[in-house]
Amino acid sequence: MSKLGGIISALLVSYNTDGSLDEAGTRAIVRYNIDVNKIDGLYVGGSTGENFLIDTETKKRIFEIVADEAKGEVPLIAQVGGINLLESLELARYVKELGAYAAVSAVTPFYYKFSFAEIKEYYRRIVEAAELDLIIYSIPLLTGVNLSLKQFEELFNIPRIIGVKFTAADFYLLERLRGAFPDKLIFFGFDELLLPAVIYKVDGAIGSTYNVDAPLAKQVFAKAQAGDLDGARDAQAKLNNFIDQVLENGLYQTLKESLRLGGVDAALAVRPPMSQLTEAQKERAKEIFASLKADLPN
Ligand SMILES: CC(=O)N[C@@H]([C@@H](O)[C@H](O)[C@H](O)CO)[C@@H](O)CC(=O)C(=O)O
Repeated sequence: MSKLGGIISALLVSYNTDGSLDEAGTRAIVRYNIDVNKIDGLYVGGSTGENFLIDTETKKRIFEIVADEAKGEVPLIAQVGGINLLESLELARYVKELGAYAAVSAVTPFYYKFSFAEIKEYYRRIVEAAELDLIIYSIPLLTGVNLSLKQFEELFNIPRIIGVKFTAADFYLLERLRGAFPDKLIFFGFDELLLPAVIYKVDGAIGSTYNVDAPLAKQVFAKAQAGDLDGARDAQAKLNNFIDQVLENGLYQTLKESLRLGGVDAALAVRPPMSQLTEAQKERAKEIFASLKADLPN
């Protein structure tokens, strides 16, 4: 299996309208990512999978069916973090047993204002349970947890913590991190800011829109790495035309509707309390997807 890097989809999950897991539909999303998007990997159990809205058994089942469907064709990362450390440990052990995941990841624990010592202990225990490499998931906008360079250093010193999914528009910190830790993996998490992150030599990017727009994102990545900045800017502008409209119409809902329009046969509902698209939003999704299709490379 190839090394972790490149454009990785934070996997969308198909739910039925009653909120239950649509297993066949989720498998279809995995296939679409591998066969159509030619994705470089899948990040399973992230925000995009609506992971913080589902129970432990459903999380396990998703890890299991994604592994079964991906058949080792692309590297998989399992996000096992949350605010219930005992659940995270159970999930970490489960993922290890599946034997199909290249690494685990864990969001910084949120809601309660945990001290840094508590956060560090949380990561130490998850790595110990997983017996796998771990990628920190830092998304301060949603968690309220801002890690400093010094704190990243302390976490990176824990054996088997190999990198970070860095979802912040803090390019100063990103530049400092890259320079200080050339051997750690840095995955960028804001799809609309991919180009500047590639310039700072991130190893890859993990995002929700890549389930649908990965071919364009791959262009941004490749062109920027090759020094073709005009080409990369052009591809990022096309990507952002899509992302802009998706954010306005409803992020995960519109991405799921785009998958349907792209041929994925699945229920593609979202979990409550998220609301489903209205008929008007579905119509709008058709226009959004049509404009993306016109921009996608052949
Ligand atoms: C909150 C959220 O969904 N953020 C996305 C981005 O890909 C984001 O949707 C995109 O940049 C549009 O703003 C990722 O960072 C999340 C992600 O990778 C995950 O599912 O864990």
